[in-house]
Amino acid sequence: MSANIIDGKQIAENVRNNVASAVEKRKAEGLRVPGLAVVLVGNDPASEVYVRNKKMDCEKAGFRSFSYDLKADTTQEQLLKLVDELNEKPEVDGILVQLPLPEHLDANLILERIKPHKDVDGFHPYNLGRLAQRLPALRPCTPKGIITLLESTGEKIRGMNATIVGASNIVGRPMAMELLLAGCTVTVTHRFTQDLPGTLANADIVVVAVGKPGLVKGEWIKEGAIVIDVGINRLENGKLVGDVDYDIAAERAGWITPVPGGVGPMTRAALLENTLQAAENHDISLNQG
Ligand SMILES: Nc1nc(=O)c2c([nH]1)NC[C@@H]1CN(c3ccc(C(=O)N[C@@H](CCC(=O)O)C(=O)O)cc3)C=[N+]21
Repeated sequence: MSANIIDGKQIAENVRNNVASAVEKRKAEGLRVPGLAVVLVGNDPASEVYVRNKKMDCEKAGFRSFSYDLKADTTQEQLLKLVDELNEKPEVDGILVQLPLPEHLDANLILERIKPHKDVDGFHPYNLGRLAQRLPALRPCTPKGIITLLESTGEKIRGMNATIVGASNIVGRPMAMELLLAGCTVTVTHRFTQDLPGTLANADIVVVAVGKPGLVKGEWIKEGAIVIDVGINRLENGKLVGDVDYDIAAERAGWITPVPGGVGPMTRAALLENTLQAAENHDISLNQG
């Protein structure tokens, strides 16, 4: 068997087009265009590329984007003050503080300072708590995008066994809550898991988000499984690969995401969806005074 490829790039483009149409409709109705503020601290080259892409996505979707490029030695107080200002700015619907932050800054404290209704990353405890209670508000972008990718296969996700490899705050844990909400029987594995191959043998859906090339062997994938690879690793030869041994996994899986061109583009598209959603909710709260 040879897996069907889940074309994240194409699916993300469809999502972006839908968002762009919704923005056009807002304009026709005389409503504001959504605004996203992107805050970058320091000059990590990978972060600079991501942030540039996000701004480009915003412009293409018809959003306004506001960028704040701060020096690496920005203090906690200065960053918190900026977040407070952005929280109060009516033309800013979404606030994204690019991670990772320099080590002297406390990321949790800063993310919690963002007003939950502007938290388009979905990282605020309010938004994570809502997801845990099956009342999602703004949902973390990568897991949200992965649900869209799973739906695109046309497979019936409800009732499937899903195994998530990696228990991070930004992917693994919210992914578990999304898959539970979608009706899967969910297993989360991590560095202390004793029998990863044994767990994967039973997995109809595998989501891998660790950041180690070759961590998941192709032979461990159940025949016909849906394999979602969140890893993005640059090898010494410059090649970009995920966490899954792609070639062998693709012989066994029913569906698989490529790297690049899988989860990454969907994460960006989900950010646009969240910013539009924030703007729509923002209209309501502005009207209510
Ligand atoms: N506050 C915050 N929110 C984030 O969502 C966030 C963050 N910080 N920090 C960094 C990670 C990483 N991330 C990616 C998004 C898109 C691609 C992406 O589009 N990748 C392309 C190309 C990759 C490449 O060429 O480098 C692909 O996979 O096809 C990758 C990685 C968002 N992150």
